[in-house]
Formats: sequence, structure tokens, C-alpha cells
Amino acid sequence: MNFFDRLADRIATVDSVVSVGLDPDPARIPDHLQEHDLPRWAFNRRIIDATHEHAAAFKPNAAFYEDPDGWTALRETVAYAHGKDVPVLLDAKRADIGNTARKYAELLDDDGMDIDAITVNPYLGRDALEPFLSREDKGVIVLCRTSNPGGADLQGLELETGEPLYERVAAMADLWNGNDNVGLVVGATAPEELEEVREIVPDIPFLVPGVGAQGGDAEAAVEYGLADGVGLVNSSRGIIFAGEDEGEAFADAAGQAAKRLKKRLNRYR
Ligand SMILES: O=c1ccn([C@@H]2O[C@H](COP(=O)(O)O)[C@@H](O)[C@H]2O)c(=O)[nH]1
Repeated sequence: MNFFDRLADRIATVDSVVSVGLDPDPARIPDHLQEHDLPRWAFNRRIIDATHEHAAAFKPNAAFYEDPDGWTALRETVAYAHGKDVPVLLDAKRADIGNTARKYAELLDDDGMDIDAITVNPYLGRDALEPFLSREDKGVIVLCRTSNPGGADLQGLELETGEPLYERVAAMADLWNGNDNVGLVVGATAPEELEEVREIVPDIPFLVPGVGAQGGDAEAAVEYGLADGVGLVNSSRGIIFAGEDEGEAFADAAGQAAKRLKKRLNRYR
């Protein structure tokens, strides 16, 4: 089954478009888990237990796992999320020349790890994404208009046609979508751009980061992020560290935060 069909099923099952970002910053993991063999895995397991019933997907960001223990923690996390029937989107923002991109794409099913979708960077063009795009079973989520303050520095540059670069990326992603496996990253901190991109690609689901800690627009995230009801609105720190000062109750607080975000987003669905 295609990633977005699986995601649609999950959204229907939990009545939620919340993506719970699993960015387990070691410095913010509660003290009582620091002695664990793999603190990030111990943390994620508790977060998954507390939030999965509100999660349409989990989104670990590769930046928090790129060391030997980290990859083990990630592998355990992916398997555990799947055990709860939740798809996993790895936010890795990959792309490279074809030969290297093929190697990167092996990450999707690295040593038993079965990632459902991955974020990729369109800057190198189609051939750099081909090893991902050709994986019909995997979601390929292309950076379009990112949520960071400098997101417009390059992505907003006007082309000779007068359109900004992020609009061209959206149009190209539509051309790359022969396997119906392409999505776009458009940040909730750029609500006008969300609306513009949605006009260009009415049928492509978005991953919308930037609600929560980045203060993005939750209503616009839902209004423009979903295509036929399918899409994801991500919060990472706003959920997983909601109970940062609550010791062993940290996971309960994360569960409450995920539930609150689900209810808030559902008002606009
Ligand atoms: O444009 C983008 C693309 C990716 N991200 C990632 O999403 C989460 C957001 O974390 P918060 O704690 O909810 O701010 C994080 O992994 C980012 O690297 C993004 O924010 N914006």
C-alpha cells in the first residue's frame, strides 16, 4: 500500500493529523532516564506509549540520532512505533548525486529498519531524488517552503517568470509524483505561502512543521496542509518536552499536549 493511503487510514483511525516529532535532545531527557543504556530510546518509548493514540505519524529527526547509540535508539523507536501501528517519517532532508543518493535511499530499510517516509532536499534536482521517488511504497516529502526565519532567503527568490522558487519546487514536485508518493514540507510560520502552494498543487499532502515551539499558524496548517483530508501537522518540542519540569510525569504531560493539539487542529478539519 502506498504511504499516503496508509497515512489516510491512520488519520481515520485516530481522528488526528498530528505528527509527533521525536527529537530527543539528550540534554533535555529527564534525569531518571539518563542512566539508561540508551536514554533516547527509553525516552521515546515512553513518549510513544503516551502519545500514540493521538498520533497520525511519528517524525524522528535524523539530527538527534547520528551516532552509534543514536542509530540503535532510532531502530528501536521505529520498530516500537510500528508495533503501535503508527507510520514513521524520518526527517533527514537527504539528496545527493545519484551514486550517493542511492546509498542514502538504503536508509529507508537499513538493517531491518522500515522507514515509511523521508524528507528530501530538492536543491540537486530530479536525479538526486530518483532513488527515493522510485520507491513506490515510501513517502518522499520534498522541502518546499521551510518554517525557519531564513526560509525565504533562497526559497523566496523570484525567478525570471516572476514566481518565487518555492512555487517552482511545488510545480516540479507535482511532475515528480508519478508514483503518488510525493508530499511537500511547507511551514506553518508561512501561512500565505501555504495558501499559495496549495493552489499550485491541490492534490499533494503537506507535512506542516512549525506549530508549537515555533509559533506557527495552526488554522492555516490544517486549512492548506491537507489534500483530501490527508496531511500532517508536526509539533516536536511542544509535545515531547511539555512535561520537562515534571520528572517522571513527563510522558503524561506529552500525552496531554498531543491530545490538546489534536483537538485544536480538529476544530479546523
Ligand atoms: O521547515 C521545516 C522542516 C523541518 N522542521 C523540523 O520539524 C521539527 C520541528 O520541531 P519543533 O520542536 O516543533 O519546532 C524539527 O525536527 C525541525 O527540524 C522544521 O521545523 N521546519
